[in-house]
Amino acid sequence: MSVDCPRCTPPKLLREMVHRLGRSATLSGSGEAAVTGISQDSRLVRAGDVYAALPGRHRHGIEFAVEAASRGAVAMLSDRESDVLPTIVVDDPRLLLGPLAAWVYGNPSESLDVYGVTGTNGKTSTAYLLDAGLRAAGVATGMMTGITVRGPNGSRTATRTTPEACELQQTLAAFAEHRTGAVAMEVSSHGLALHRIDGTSFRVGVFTNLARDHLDFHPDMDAYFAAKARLFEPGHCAAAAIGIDDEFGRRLAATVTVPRVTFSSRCTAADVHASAVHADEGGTSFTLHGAGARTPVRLRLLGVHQVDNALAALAALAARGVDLDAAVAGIENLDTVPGRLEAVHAGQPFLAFVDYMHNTAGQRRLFPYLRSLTRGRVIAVVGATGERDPGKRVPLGATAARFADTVIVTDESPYSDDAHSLREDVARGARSGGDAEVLVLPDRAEAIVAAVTLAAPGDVVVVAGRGHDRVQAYGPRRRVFDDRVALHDALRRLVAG
Ligand SMILES: CC(=O)N[C@H]1[C@@H](OP(=O)(O)OP(=O)(O)OC[C@H]2O[C@@H](n3ccc(=O)[nH]c3=O)[C@H](O)[C@@H]2O)O[C@H](CO)[C@@H](O)[C@@H]1O[C@H](C)C(=O)N[C@@H](C)C(=O)N[C@H](CCC(=O)O)C(=O)O
Ligand SMILES: Nc1ncnc2c1ncn2[C@@H]1O[C@H](COP(=O)(O)OP(=O)(O)OP(=O)(O)O)[C@@H](O)[C@H]1O
Repeated sequence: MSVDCPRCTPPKLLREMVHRLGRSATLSGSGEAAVTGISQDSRLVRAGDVYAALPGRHRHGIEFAVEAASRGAVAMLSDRESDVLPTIVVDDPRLLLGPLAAWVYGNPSESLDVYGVTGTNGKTSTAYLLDAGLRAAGVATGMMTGITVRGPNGSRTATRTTPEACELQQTLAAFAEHRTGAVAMEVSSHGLALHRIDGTSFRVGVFTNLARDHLDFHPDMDAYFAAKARLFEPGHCAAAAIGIDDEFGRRLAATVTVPRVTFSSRCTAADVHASAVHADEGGTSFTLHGAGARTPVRLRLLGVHQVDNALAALAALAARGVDLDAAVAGIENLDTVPGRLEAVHAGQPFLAFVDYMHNTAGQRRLFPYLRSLTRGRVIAVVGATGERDPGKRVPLGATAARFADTVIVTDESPYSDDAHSLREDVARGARSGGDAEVLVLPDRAEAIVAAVTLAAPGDVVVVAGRGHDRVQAYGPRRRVFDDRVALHDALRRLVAG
């Protein structure tokens, strides 16, 4: 089922759109076209759409004007003239697209409580926790994460962590049409830097944490932080829930001008904080302090880092005045975030997990927890994904080797990068990082089999880096590969003998 089905009814006239854009816009051709939608991908254009032909890193959308027209586009928005369709010409169409798409679809976020979660780690988990808390509080929810887009009228696999502006507004409009009360969504730094969320009103912006990542896209950490901080500008969100366990969160909390609630799993000065944190192989307990309450909480989610994410969700819900007692019950019942410390059982005499950790900040939070579960060894399958910040690779190997007894380096998704050099960078880090035994096995399935074969009763195995991802990408080639399935198969064969 599709979750994105709205059309703008009644249609808007193209000349109204031009008027809305003001003097910055000129129109070539008739302004009488009736507009019922807007899209920035010619392959997704539907009859009655305006096609936004945007300049890109690789191509210019104007190259696809004929295709857009063939699919029923009635006009274009671009920074270039065209005689294919009536065209609204503006200097920076990507900058204007978000608010324009919101207007086309009736500004849907204004009739929804949209919670936007940004940060380096924890966005997906916090979005799932927000959704669980809101549903338990009786709110009909929609959710947009890098895993799934789910609403009252269906769900689909996500193609982006944060959708592009037109798709985002279409989805929000579909949620609003189906009497959704609140939406929990991830807001990536790409989504902020590329203006995908412009035109969306967030009731609460949530900041989880910030550590080195995505420096393939942002020139440096300050630019990365500045992109994240955009979410908390008054024009984007009405309130903020900010984690203060790192310097960037503390800086943000000191500078935001919207009402804010701080949270921390370590600092009791935070508005919402935790004490008595205890993580074991069955779940995670803590005492919640905040909003005048001290509440014992027992998460089914594994790992102390999920206390941070639960606090993020609860601080955001407190900022919005949601019933925390009901929300806590919902958060306690959430048993899995796909690919995030998912335990895999096949009767083996040791613990085995799949996790999405893919930066050193995540490794430093998770490995100590994994170590706490065993008196035996920690065996980690690690790698590095291609077309990402090359500066991550060596540290990923070094940090894994600091905490694990055995590190098995293998392929994740190299994309257009050379798989051998990806592995060698990670292995070089692992060999320098500690006393760990280091193996290099290019084939991921073989690496997983090796990990479970090496494991002794009581050990811990973690297959890291890909989480929920079901597709492995080598250049243009794609193959289905789900770590959870591969790990279960390897365990089943091991147990069968
Ligand atoms: C860096 C980045 O995000 N780039 C995005 C950007 O690409 P671009 O500006 O270079 O566009 P382009 O590919 O040159 O195409 C130019 C224009 O032609 C259009 N086009 C293109 C082909 C066609 O057949 N028809 C058509 O209309 C495109 O929609 C685009 O508007 O606009 C494209 C169109 O929307 C996106 O597909 C593309 O995402 C790329 C593929 C991508 O990989 N993005 C990732 C990095 C991303 O966004 N990741 C974050 C999460 C990061 C994380 O947390 O890990 C996310 O929010 O998903
Ligand atoms: N609060 C946290 N602090 C540190 N690491 C975390 C935290 N939450 C999750 N992680 C680690 O980060 C990984 C990704 O978690 P999650 O998907 O919730 O975050 P995310 O911000 O959506 O990540 P991405 O943007 O890469 O999808 C987890 O598998 C775990 O290893």
